[in-house]
Amino acid sequence: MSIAAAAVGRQAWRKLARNNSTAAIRRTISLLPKSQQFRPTSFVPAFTANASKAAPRFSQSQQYRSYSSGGSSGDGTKVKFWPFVLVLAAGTGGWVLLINRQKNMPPNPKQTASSSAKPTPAFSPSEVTVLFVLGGPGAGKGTQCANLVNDFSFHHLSAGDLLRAEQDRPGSQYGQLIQDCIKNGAIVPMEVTVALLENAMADAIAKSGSKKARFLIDGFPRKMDQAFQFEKVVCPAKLVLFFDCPEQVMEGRLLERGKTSGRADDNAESIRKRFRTFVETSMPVVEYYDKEGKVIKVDATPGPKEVYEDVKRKLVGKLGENF
Ligand SMILES: Nc1ncnc2c1ncn2[C@@H]1O[C@H](COP(=O)(O)OP(=O)(O)O)[C@@H](O)[C@H]1O
Ligand SMILES: O=c1ccn([C@@H]2O[C@H](COP(=O)(O)OP(=O)(O)O)[C@@H](O)[C@H]2O)c(=O)[nH]1
Repeated sequence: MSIAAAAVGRQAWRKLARNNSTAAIRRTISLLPKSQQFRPTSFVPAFTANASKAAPRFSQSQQYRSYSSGGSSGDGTKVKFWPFVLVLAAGTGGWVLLINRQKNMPPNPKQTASSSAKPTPAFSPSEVTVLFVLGGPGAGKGTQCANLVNDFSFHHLSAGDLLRAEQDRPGSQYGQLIQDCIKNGAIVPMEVTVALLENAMADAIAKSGSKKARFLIDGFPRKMDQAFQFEKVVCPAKLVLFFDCPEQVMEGRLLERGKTSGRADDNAESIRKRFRTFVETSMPVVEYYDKEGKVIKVDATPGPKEVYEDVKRKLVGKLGENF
């Protein structure tokens, strides 16, 4: 049942509950999609403790054919519950489907990489090296990833870029959801982002022609559920590169970037919300990996060159020249 049908079903039920009359029922039934319509030809009010004894308010409506297949008694006082039941079932069923649909976001926008038969995780850490790149908004993650791509032949996948591309993809069922989340600095449900990342990794590996690959996963995971899900179904991460930067510095960079980026979230209000999400939701991810001994922390306050020197030194120090 479509969302529209569910909404119409609910609307019909509310109308029925509000207005217990034949005319109201016929009007509301006509709101239902054709497949759910039925045409009661007589109606006796049902919401009474002793329906059979109740005086039929609409007994003059006997010119309508009885819809019941259970054999009309011919007694105009007999109560017919089932039209209510049908409308209630249609509305409630639709509502339940809608809620379930929202809870269990169909995970895979591309319908390829996440088929149920695939191994878990999809990529082996012995072949695929994953580095998560974290830091507050504007800390310089994208800037430093570009440097690392040049020197270490990483594939760079920005979760934010993938989400923006999905948002703009014609026909995407997630477009509006992504747009709302990004504007409000909220985190898009993990199923969407994890599926986009997995697809992008599969594409990059297929194009390179080698099963061995290294990835910088930029701006992800921003929430613990994403981290667990990604490591479980896509690939365990080797390290986290964390760019540490004060909010004031990041704000200045973002406002500057906002002059040309065209991004819907590079404005003062969205920036505030993004900072809060980062502190409340994303920092716990950094702390979690820190306890695992997997975090390389870099001071992102100095200029880009200086920051990169630090990144390179620490990365090579941890993984060796030929990781
Ligand atoms: N170390 C730095 N010093 C000053 N400006 C920087 C530095 N690193 C990045 N920037 C600038 O700050 C803005 C945000 O950087 P970006 O790499 O896009 O951050 P993030 O990916 O973390 O949001 C960009 O306009 C970038 O040119
Ligand atoms: O895993 C992710 C990564 C990004 N986002 C959304 O994308 C926005 C922009 O993220 P990006 O990494 O592009 O930019 P940053 O905030 O780091 O500058 C975030 O605020 C979130 O709304 C998300 O929901 N999940």
